[in-house]
Amino acid sequence: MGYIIETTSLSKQYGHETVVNQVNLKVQPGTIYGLLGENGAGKTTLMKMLTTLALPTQGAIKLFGTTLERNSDLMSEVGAMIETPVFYSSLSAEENLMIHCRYKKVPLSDMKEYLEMLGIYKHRDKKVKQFSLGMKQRLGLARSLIGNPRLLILDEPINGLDPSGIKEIRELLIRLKKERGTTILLSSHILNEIEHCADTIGFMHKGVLCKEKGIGELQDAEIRLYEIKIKHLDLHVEKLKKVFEVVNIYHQTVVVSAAGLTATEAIKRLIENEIEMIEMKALTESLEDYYMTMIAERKEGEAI
Ligand SMILES: Nc1ncnc2c1ncn2[C@@H]1O[C@H](COP(=O)(O)OP(=O)(O)OP(=O)(O)O)[C@@H](O)[C@H]1O
Repeated sequence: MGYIIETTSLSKQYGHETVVNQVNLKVQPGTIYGLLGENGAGKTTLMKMLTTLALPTQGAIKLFGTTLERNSDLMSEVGAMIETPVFYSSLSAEENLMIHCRYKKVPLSDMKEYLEMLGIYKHRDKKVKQFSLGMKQRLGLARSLIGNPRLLILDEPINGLDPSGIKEIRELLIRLKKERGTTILLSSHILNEIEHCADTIGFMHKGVLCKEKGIGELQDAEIRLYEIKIKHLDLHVEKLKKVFEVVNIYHQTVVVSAAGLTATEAIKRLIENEIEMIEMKALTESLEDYYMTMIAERKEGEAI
């Protein structure tokens, strides 16, 4: 099957400012794609274009392999929560969802499942104006799930939730992907919020999708150095420098670059050179460091 979302050179300009710049986004079916970027990176604008809430200045969007046009029927297959969800505040949670069920042409009986799924069934009769930010966020998510959409587009879905709520929503998204095959595009400006559920992370900076990485690839890329404690280090310094890219030497320890070097290969080189090791540690760079470095390196933004 082709991509669920595919954009080609997608751009949006407000006045003279290009806030989404030549974005080529590709989201595979049944995956969770996390769009990560600082405030103002263009995430919301990109999502608005994907849900026909904003018109592109340039470029094309395909959803489920079909070109997206205004008033497209494709939107019936999409559930979305863009920016802070808005409700009729004098109506109850359930009444708000009823309106959405009618709009989506799905039976009212569907509401219960989603209110339960988001843990707010017991609050269904409460007026939305009495809801906390986190409860509104849950209600917004419940509304986006009505009609069991094939594609969910969620702008900062974790915003306003407490730590246990964050975990719960992450698990819910993973469950929707696994059990229903739902494809999910979500955004955040906090890496930690999405790295535990996304399969792919797209780094957005100043309107540009700078880099796209599979989560496995990011985790593999985490090991930067090996710290190896060596017996009689003084005797082996020259040899170590020949067989490794040595970054630092202190006490009994040598720090070597892990670029292109697996732990097995490092150990093999030590054995072949008769260098006795006491212990070896892989030093990692967190995804957060990776993200910050990437942003610093791409001040003006550069497309992938
Ligand atoms: N309707 C609009 N008119 C003019 N400028 C806009 C409009 N909407 C957004 N912008 C500008 O576009 C840029 C990108 O905004 P956007 O909301 O897409 O970013 P974001 O990545 O979602 O940020 P955040 O994490 O703060 O929500 C910002 O500079 C913003 O001021």
